[in-house]
Amino acid sequence: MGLRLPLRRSTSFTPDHPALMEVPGPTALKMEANVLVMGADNVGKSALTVRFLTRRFIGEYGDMEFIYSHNLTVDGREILLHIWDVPSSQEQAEDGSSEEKRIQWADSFVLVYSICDRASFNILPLKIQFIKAAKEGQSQEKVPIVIVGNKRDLHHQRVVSSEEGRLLALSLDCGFYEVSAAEAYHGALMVFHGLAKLIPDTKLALKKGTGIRGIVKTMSAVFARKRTDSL
Ligand SMILES: Nc1nc2c(ncn2[C@@H]2O[C@H](COP(=O)(O)OP(=O)(O)OP(=O)(O)O)[C@@H](O)[C@H]2O)c(=O)[nH]1
Repeated sequence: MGLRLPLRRSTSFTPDHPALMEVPGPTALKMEANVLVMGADNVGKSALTVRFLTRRFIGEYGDMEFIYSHNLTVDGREILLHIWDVPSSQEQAEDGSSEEKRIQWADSFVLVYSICDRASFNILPLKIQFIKAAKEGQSQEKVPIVIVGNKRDLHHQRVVSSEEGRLLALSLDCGFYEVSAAEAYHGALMVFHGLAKLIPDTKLALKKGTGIRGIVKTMSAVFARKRTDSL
C-alpha cells in the first residue's frame, strides 16, 4: 500500500526579523524540500508548526493532519517547504511501515521534545539513529535534522537542561533550539530557518518539480474547532 498523504495547505510568508531579511536577487533559485515534524505526544509539534506558519498560538490543535506548503527565503534561496505534522494519536494507530514511508518522503526533520517531559527527550536518540540509517545509507549525505526543546516558558517544570539538549544535538550532529511555541514566534522561525540552512542545494534541486500535488484545504477547521470549544 502506498503512503497516504494528508490534506495540503499553502501559506505565504515574509520574514520580518532583520537577520532574515535576505532579498533574493534576480538569479535566486526556486526549490522545494519536504520537512517531517516528529516527537512524542503533547510536546508541541503542532503548536510549533502553526506558530511558524501563522505566527499564532491557539492553545489546542486537535488531531488534524496536514502537509503545509510555505515559502521561505534563506541565503538567497527561495525554498518551498512542505511541512508534515503527524498527530501522535495517528502514529500510535499505525504500524511502523507508515513512519518509514514518511521518513522516505522527507528530506529534513524537526525532532521536538518538551523540556518538562524526560521521556519525550529520551526517545530522540533512537528516532534519530533510525532516520540516519534510513536516509544516510542511501545517499551518504548528512541528513538535515534539528532538535527542538519546546515549552521553555515552563521553566519551573523543567526536567531536561539546555546543556543536555545541546550535548545530544552535538553528539548526533544535529541543529539545536530551545523555544516556547506558546510565548513567541521568533523561536519557531529560527527552527525552520535553521533547518532550511542545513539542506544542501543538491537535495533541494533534486526535489524541484517532484512535490506532492494534493488537495488544498484551509486550516479553518483547526480554528473553527478552537472557536467551538471556547463557546
Ligand atoms: N506552556 C506551553 N504549552 C505549550 C507549548 N507548546 C504547546 N503547548 C501546549 O501543549 C499541548 C500539546 O500541544 P500540541 O501542539 O497539540 O502537541 P503535539 O506534539 O502536536 O501533540 P500530539 O497531537 O499529541 O502529537 C497543548 O495544550 C498546547 O497548548 C509551549 O511552548 N508552552
